[in-house]
Amino acid sequence: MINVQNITKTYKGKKTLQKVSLEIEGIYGLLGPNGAGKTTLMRVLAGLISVDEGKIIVENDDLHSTDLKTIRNGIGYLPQDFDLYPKATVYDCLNHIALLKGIADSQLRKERITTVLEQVNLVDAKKQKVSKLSGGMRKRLGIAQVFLTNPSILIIDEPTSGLDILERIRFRNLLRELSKDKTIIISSHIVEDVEFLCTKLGIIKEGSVLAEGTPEEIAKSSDGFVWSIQIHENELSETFKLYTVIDIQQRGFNILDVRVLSKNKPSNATPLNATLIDGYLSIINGWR
Ligand SMILES: Nc1ncnc2c1ncn2[C@@H]1O[C@H](COP(=O)(O)OP(=O)(O)OP(=O)(O)O)[C@@H](O)[C@H]1O
Repeated sequence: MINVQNITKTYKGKKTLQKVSLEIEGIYGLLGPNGAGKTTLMRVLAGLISVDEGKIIVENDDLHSTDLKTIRNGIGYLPQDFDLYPKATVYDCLNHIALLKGIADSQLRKERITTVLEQVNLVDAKKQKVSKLSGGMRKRLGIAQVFLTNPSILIIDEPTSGLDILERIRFRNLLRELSKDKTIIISSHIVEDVEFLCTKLGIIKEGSVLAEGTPEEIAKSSDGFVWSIQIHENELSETFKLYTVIDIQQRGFNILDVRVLSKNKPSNATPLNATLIDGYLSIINGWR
């Protein structure tokens, strides 16, 4: 469990994080629109930037601390854009990073590299040049280098950005497998990713936490706000003005079924069951 208490961070007079408090456990997803403060919060959690106020208490099996330096050593952080050595092979790249991370003993280094290559399913690619890897393989190599020191907490910023659909699914499955004995924190604005992966979510907007709960609890935030309406396609732009449009399906010639969010029941609307994306948008709209 990572207990984040009243964290405030200011950049150039602007409060990027405002009294952020979270109880992080399991596979935790930070969800929020662009510029919400997700990356800043992850950098704070990884011990990379200082805060103006507040504290972080880490209570894991092998890490009990409020000291940022101790926390930093027990945490693996994978930023959204990370640079690896493009001309090196996968193995040499990991070997070099292991040295930088202080694994001086060559036998131990070899063992750790073999283990992490197996964990992320890159054994067959160990002789490939980093520059020749696909986006998904690069992400897996990113995780592998973080795992060299076997951290109990893993922080990954936008884990699936830039990946095609198959790579996204593969990478999500990998994270799920790896999460068995670790706390994993991911940030995303792709609701589908966190829905699949996360046991708990924090919704953040303009530096403030708007809600925290399981995906089911977040989905429930839109109970009573989700509707299906049938419209003529000429009415579409008006519908966009009146409601938050979630989905559009062609029903017949010129006729559309539209899934919308609205606090009040639109005329001739049928209520629908709430999903995570409905709940997320209701919270972002400030309705809950
Ligand atoms: N080093 C910095 N100096 C000044 N302002 C910063 C700095 N880092 C972040 N910010 C500002 O803080 C706000 C939050 O940025 P942050 O990158 O944390 O958001 P985010 O939720 O991760 O967004 P995205 O989803 O687009 O990556 C933005 O307005 C950004 O411009």
